[in-house]
Amino acid sequence: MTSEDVINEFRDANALREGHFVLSSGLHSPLFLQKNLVFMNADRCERLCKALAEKIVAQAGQVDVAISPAVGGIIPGYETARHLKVPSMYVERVEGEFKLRRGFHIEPGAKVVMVEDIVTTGLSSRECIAAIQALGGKVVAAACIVDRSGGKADVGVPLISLASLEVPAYPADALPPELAAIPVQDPGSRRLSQKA
Ligand SMILES: O=P(O)(O)OC[C@H]1O[C@H](OP(=O)(O)OP(=O)(O)O)[C@H](O)[C@@H]1O
Ligand SMILES: O=C(O)c1cc(=O)[nH]c(=O)[nH]1
Ligand SMILES: [Mg+2]
Repeated sequence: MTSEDVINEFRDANALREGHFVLSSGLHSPLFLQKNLVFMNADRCERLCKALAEKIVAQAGQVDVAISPAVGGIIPGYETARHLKVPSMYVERVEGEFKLRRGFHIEPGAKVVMVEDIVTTGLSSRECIAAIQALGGKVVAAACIVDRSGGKADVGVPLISLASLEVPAYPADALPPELAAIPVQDPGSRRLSQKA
């Protein structure tokens, strides 16, 4: 599956949103990939995650478990794990920090692939990987459906992306005037407790 095929899945799901968005990292962007509109369709989700699982096996070999950061990573993490034929778990934010809850347990030394939906700066991936490593998991690779950094994000382990593209993103104090003129939306979950 090419990057263009992946972006076409987002386009067909009406998930390529234009406007003014504040991202998880705090950067601002004129484009948001509303991945939930993609993953809500089981056939579309299966096509993408099956292809991602094949890429993971080809580049990182077999793993023991897939672990994702909530919320966005849960569905693609589960579906990718299904094709890898391994269990799927997720970490979730508790007062801002990723924690493994809900009875999930990492076997010491387990080979883990960290599965994200979207990578922009890699911050959430690094936070998720650090949480897994602190619990004794060996993160052999990270994987994502779309890498918006065009390969520039460094998550500290090899990053396997199904699609790579470069999307502009700006610090809050360096917005282009045409972006500053549009009301801002904050669609993610990182700052959720602070949102109305
Ligand atoms: O590479 P980064 O700069 O960290 O950005 C990507 C992250 O942003 C989104 O999560 P978000 O925190 O917005 O919440 P969500 O998972 O609930 O969508 C997305 O799911 C990734 O986890
Ligand atoms: O960086 C993000 O927070 C982000 C970007 C994007 O396009 N989609 C998304 O869900 N999160
Ligand atoms: Mg996320």
